[in-house]
Amino acid sequence: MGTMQHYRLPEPVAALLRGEEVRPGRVRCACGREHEVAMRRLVNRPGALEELPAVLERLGAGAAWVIADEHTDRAAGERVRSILGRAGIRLTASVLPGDPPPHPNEQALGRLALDIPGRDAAVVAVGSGTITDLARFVASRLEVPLVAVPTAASVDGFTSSVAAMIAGGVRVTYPAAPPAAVVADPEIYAHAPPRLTASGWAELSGKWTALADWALAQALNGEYRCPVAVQMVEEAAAPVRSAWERKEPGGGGSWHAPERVQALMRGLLQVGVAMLMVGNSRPASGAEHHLAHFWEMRDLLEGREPALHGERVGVGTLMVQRLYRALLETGPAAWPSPALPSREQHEARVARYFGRLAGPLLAEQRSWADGPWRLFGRDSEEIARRRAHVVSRWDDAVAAVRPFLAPPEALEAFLRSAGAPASWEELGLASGVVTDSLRAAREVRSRYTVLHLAGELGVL
Ligand SMILES: NC(=O)C1=CN([C@@H]2O[C@H](COP(=O)(O)OP(=O)(O)OC[C@H]3O[C@@H](n4cnc5c(N)ncnc54)[C@H](OP(=O)(O)O)[C@@H]3O)[C@@H](O)[C@H]2O)C=CC1
Ligand SMILES: O=C(CO)COP(=O)(O)O
Repeated sequence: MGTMQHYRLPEPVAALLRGEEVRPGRVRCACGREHEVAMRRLVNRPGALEELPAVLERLGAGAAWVIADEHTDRAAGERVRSILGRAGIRLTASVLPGDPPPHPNEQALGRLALDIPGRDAAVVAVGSGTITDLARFVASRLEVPLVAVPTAASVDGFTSSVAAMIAGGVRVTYPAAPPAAVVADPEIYAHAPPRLTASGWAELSGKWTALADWALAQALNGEYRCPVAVQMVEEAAAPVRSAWERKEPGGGGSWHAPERVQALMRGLLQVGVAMLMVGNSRPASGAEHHLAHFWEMRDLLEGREPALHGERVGVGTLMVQRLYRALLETGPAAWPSPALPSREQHEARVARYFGRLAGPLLAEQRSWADGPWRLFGRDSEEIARRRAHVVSRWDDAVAAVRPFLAPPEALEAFLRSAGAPASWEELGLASGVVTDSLRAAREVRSRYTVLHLAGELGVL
């Protein structure tokens, strides 16, 4: 594992992960900070659905607004309604059309708005990433509790405090309340279409590059990093590590066996709790996600249906692992001198890569606090100072990221054995889009990653 010391989890976090009910609130952490853990209950076991009435009762909800789509309604929504109905809970049901699948956009929100019930109803999201984000958004705006019932182990966003929506065709992340409870039943999600489970394994593989980027940012920039959250993510993503270390990554369909899928869900939920603790997605999202976001934005811009979130993250992870290997093999002294653009050149560059998304993106960038991610508008003195700093910190940075790096070949074998795509061709991407993403994906977030390092050293 990456960290040598073993940290005790704050007790409420440990209790939450054991499936016990906790009181939402602030917890003291071994990192020296207090974290907000705004969840009451996380259940992940066979038969968990039967606990739904008790979960709603503890939330003081006498009614439930069940949100699903036609697919997830068949998978679990009908059963959820039957369990809640038998317990005497008043029900409102919104079942969105399943084909084409819903997107987290104005159309789906408008459809849900027609069904809004009274304020005593908790929202019960029965679906995977898209339905959960839609439900999170409406529950948050209505200020009613959300209970998430995942129907696939496909993403780590079930416990998230943001809703990744599409507004005007553009991905916009809105702050939103995390669910009061997650009720995950392997009897449901372990039978999801295999493509979704494979996507979940690929999502989990990305935690290692996310952790590498966090370690890099701490070593080079002194960024805050919670070692307890790091440990939680390492533990969650350990099955991926054992796969690449044994060099016999699962084989056959075993990554889809119900007990493995339950472990996958446990990992994804644990990563989600680590994000909640830290208050943002730094523990779970680095350059691999930025590449994945860039590809999705391009696809949406050009009217194509993007590959699944986890599928894109898996391919992004492989590329980032390769990039790390290449950078570590050479070392900073060997790289070309950077010629960073002026602010005007930067804006022209963003316009070239992001088309009609450039305006909103540049506006968002202007709202970011300044930081080492800013690879434009630095004068020559600043550039030279920064380069000297990177060179002086290089050995520490290498030592910090190494524990999170995987041999790309073994990781590729893992993705393939889990049934996930392992190349950009399989995602349907054109080579030009991949090249653009390596140069421009870093623009989508203010978070420093290896793509910024490559940019400031003049490699990308
Ligand atoms: N908020 C956050 O922090 C995060 C949000 N996300 C978001 O999640 C979304 C991606 O989620 P992902 O789960 O990959 O894909 P989707 O939620 O888009 O799911 C793909 C399809 O599979 C269907 N489905 C799910 N479970 C079953 C089942 N058991 N049986 C049959 N069909 C099923 C889905 O229905 P349905 O639409 O009902 O789910 C949907 O039609 C993206 O919008 C992404 O931005 C991703 C990571 C973090
Ligand atoms: O998808 C996420 C974690 O898996 C969150 O990513 P971002 O916060 O970078 O959008």
